[in-house]
This record gives sequence, C-alpha cells and structure tokens, in this order.
Amino acid sequence: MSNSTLDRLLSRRSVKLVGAPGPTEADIESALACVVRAPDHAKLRLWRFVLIRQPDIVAVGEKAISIMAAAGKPMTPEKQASTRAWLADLPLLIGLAYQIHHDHPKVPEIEQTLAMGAGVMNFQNAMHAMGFATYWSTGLATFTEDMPEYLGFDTLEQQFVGFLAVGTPKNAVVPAERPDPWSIARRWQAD
Ligand SMILES: Cc1cc2nc3c(=O)[nH]c(=O)nc-3n(C[C@H](O)[C@H](O)[C@H](O)COP(=O)(O)O)c2cc1C
Repeated sequence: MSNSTLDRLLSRRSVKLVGAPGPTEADIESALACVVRAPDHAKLRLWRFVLIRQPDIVAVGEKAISIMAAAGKPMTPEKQASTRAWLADLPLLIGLAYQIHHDHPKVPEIEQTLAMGAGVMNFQNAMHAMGFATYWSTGLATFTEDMPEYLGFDTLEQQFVGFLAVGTPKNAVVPAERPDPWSIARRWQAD
C-alpha cells in the first residue's frame, strides 16, 4: 500500500552535519503547530522552544566551551574544534525545555517528560516532511545550570533537555540501519 505520510516517517534519520538553507519562519510555525498536537495530559502545554540563529549559535558554542572549562570538565582541543565546526554553518539551533508542573495531581513528572519528548519528535518529523534534517543533542553543557540560564530558562521551573540542530544535510543521507520491528514487541494474552 502506498502511503506518503508513512513513507516520510520511515525515511527519517537524524543528521548532525547540516547547513543552509534552514527553515523559514513559516516552516518553523508549521513544525511548532505539530508540537502542540503531541499528546498532552491535562493540557499542560509544557513545551518551551527557544529559536537561535547565527551569529548567536556560534555564541552558544563558545559559552558551552567556557562553561565546561569552568566546571573542571574542559572539552579537549579536538572536541572544541569539532563543536565549532559543527555550529559554524548551522542555520537553526533550538533550545528545548519544558515547564515543570511540580506535584501535579494528575500528571507526574515522568508524563511531563514524555509529553516533551513526543512534542520534539513531532517537530523532528515535521521538519523531515519539509525536507530538513534535525539532530537532538544533549551536549553543549546541557546538564549544567549555566547553559539553560544563559538561554533564559528558569532552572527551578523549567527542565532543559538539550538542543535541536536543524538544516539541510551537507552530505548524501543514506538510510539508517534499523531493528526488525517485531524485535521490540511481543503479544500478551490473559491466561
Ligand atoms: C534526548 C536525546 C538526547 C541526545 N543527545 C545526543 C548527544 O548528546 N550526542 C549524540 O551523539 N547523540 C545524541 N542523541 C541521539 C541523536 O539525536 C540521534 O537520535 C542518534 O544519532 C540516532 O539517530 P536516529 O534518530 O536517526 O536514530 C540524543 C537523542 C535523544 C533522544
């Protein structure tokens, strides 16, 4: 059976090395519209995306390098060089966070984390459907207080979960190797 939506979902793979052209504001709005269609228990609307363009993307990279050095976990010179090379041509970087609903009576934080992941996945698939590639990274000093604060997140009320790089693949994209679909499922029946 031919189904173009399914074909798009099946051909998505993450691509780290991307460059121009990046998505337009209209493209981004379409992808954000897909984020707000992710499963959302109790209508928390917890997704918080921060859009970063050049030259601010380069500034984020320099900040990540300095944060890691100050934390006593400096990036090696090679890692610094590869980070700078990765970010230099990137047309769009997105800071990803969700609003934490502390002690919510119906939605424990694990569900909030899952809703965030579902929203980001919808964004990734939407970008793929528009011909762009994405790459979710929790590098760039994600799990520090300094990076989310630098991006304007409130670290007590918002959980930062990394960055999404978005653009056009620099190299030919070959299909990713994937497991047999049935290797991740089993049937269950009551006795
Ligand atoms: C929350 C999250 C964080 C990730 N962080 C990193 C990362 O810091 N570095 C990395 O190499 N891959 C990271 N990945 C994996 C890549 O985004 C990507 O999924 C992986 O390269 C496999 O590609 P695929 O999405 O086509 O299966 C992360 C994935 C997720 C879901």
